[in-house]
Amino acid sequence: MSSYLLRGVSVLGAAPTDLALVDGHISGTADSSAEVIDASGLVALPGLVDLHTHLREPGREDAETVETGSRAAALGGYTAVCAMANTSPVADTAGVVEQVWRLGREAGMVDVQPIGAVTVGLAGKQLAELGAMATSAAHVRIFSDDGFCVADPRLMRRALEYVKAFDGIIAQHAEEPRLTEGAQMHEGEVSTRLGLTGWPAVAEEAIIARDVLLAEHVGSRLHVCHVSTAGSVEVLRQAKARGVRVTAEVTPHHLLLTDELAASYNPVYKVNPPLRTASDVHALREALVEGVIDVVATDHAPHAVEDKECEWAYARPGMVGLETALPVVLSVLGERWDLIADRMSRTPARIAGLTGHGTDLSVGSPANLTLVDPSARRVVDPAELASRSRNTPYAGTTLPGRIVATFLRGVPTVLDGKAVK
Ligand SMILES: NC(=O)N[C@@H](CC(=O)O)C(=O)O
Ligand SMILES: [Zn+2]
Ligand SMILES: [Zn+2]
Repeated sequence: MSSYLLRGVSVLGAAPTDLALVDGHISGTADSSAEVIDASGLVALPGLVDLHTHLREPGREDAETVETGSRAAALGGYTAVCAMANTSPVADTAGVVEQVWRLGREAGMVDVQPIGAVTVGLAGKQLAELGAMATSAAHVRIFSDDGFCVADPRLMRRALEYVKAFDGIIAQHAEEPRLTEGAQMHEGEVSTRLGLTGWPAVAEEAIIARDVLLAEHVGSRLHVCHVSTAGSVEVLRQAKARGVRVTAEVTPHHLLLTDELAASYNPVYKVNPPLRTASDVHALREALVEGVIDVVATDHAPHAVEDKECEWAYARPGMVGLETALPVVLSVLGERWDLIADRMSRTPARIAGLTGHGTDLSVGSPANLTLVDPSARRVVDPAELASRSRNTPYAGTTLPGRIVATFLRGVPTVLDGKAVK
């Protein structure tokens, strides 16, 4: 097995030290055959973990595959991603989640942990075979109908009850569908000005309020996907204060961008939930720092050109995010490395139960880590993305930080800023 010596690396911003990676683990000493990497000026973080990635395989391999999405993830500093179930066919059986899991292993660039659907075909009518997915080789622990809300409260209750037996989680896309019919963007001043149908904040907040009460009643675990409003933060704050077993994520784009961008009518800014107001952005940033929102998750949502480069009303919602997540978070939080490691690696790994990830970079730990050059600046060029899709809202934007190398169990997946395979 290959071994590496990272010379002069700063672990989470601490004084420079040497880090040896031997046989897939962090070691006290390097052997003489170790390949030496000059890591001076670079910061080591535990490999990032994404709780919310759309890899599009099976079904929309023109937009992304497990392989291209894995490469994008590694280039973004990730060592594990959770793959959402809204594929075609939907990941609602043991067969499909095992297929995705196997494709992830074959690609071998990040650990791909499949998420299973809550309901058959994401149709919201009957529970999918949650138990069979949990006991399959893919070992599913998180279930989500993401893309759609589990709107029926009885079904949501039964799903929470079902997964409680094996400490599973229901990850909810919180959107009351009756309040968002025909919605095109955030409901507010800008939507009124543009004459576009609005997606009101209360459509998200009402579902989160209902679901934290259901989770409390059942004593089960709820995770809230892509929280986007200040009101949602308040509901979560109160639920956590009462001890409800709820966790929540925010996307990089909801931490940075606002609904004013819709005025361009450029569908690259169309996303679900929609970009909100500057005061929502402010509340989300505070909640992330406080821990009311537990993690940053990308909601990497690649779309083919024909689904994105069209009229706003016809464009699919979603943005790619794996390759820009850390730079965006750095621009929002600054170089608060321990906080970043917590919100992007430790806590998401704990929520997903990925025991080999999100561990401290100490002797004996699995060598899952990424090296960042915080002094580098990068102008985002969609043509350079490893993702098969180009729908980034950051084209031409200068972002701080460059991911120089990523290691998965001691093996480099990225070196010199380039994918190894
Ligand atoms: N976020 C999005 O706008 N789109 C996601 C679905 C989702 O996360 O709800 C997608 O699958 O494209
Ligand atoms: Zn969603
Ligand atoms: Zn999603």
